[in-house]
Amino acid sequence: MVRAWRILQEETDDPRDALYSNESVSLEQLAQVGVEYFKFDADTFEQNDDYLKLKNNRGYSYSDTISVSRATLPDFDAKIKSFFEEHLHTDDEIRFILDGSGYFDVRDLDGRWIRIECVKGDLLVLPSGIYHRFTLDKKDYIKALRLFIGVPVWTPHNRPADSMKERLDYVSKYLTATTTN
Ligand SMILES: CSCCC(=O)C(=O)O
Ligand SMILES: [Fe+2]
Repeated sequence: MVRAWRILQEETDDPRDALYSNESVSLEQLAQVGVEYFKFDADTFEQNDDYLKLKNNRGYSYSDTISVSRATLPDFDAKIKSFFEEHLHTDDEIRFILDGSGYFDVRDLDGRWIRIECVKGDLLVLPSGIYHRFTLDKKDYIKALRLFIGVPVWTPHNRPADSMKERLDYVSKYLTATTTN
């Protein structure tokens, strides 16, 4: 089970601090902000029918791997800094963790941070338009498969990007969903 919690206090000098809180966040709460979570065996996923079905049904036609560590990622310091700047994308951000671990932080609909701890075997889908950021943890290493529909666009749009179409679409989709139930 993926672990997620609300960040109650952000004061820290090191983004890799866990910032644990006892306000845990469930998969249902993640779904309410449009974040999807799946689990697959990271050593056998390429032969896993459920994984292949997900990939085919969603048209995840592109994949590559990214290995985030000082030794393996060119321009490490700049990349780490930009991953941790709050931003959104015009497409879903889909990551399947092959090794290592790290934190994806997403803003909930009230603007509060939710921290999602990702470890080997976790597949996370962040919807287009959601404000988010990423940091390594103190193990300083994560390796992930990056999936994409079609030709990948990795461009981050740093906050504020409130008038972008994808942001407006995201807000209307998920705010409506929570206020009409
Ligand atoms: C776990 S993948 C590393 C981070 C990343 O690719 C991103 O934030 O776009
Ligand atoms: Fe991103």
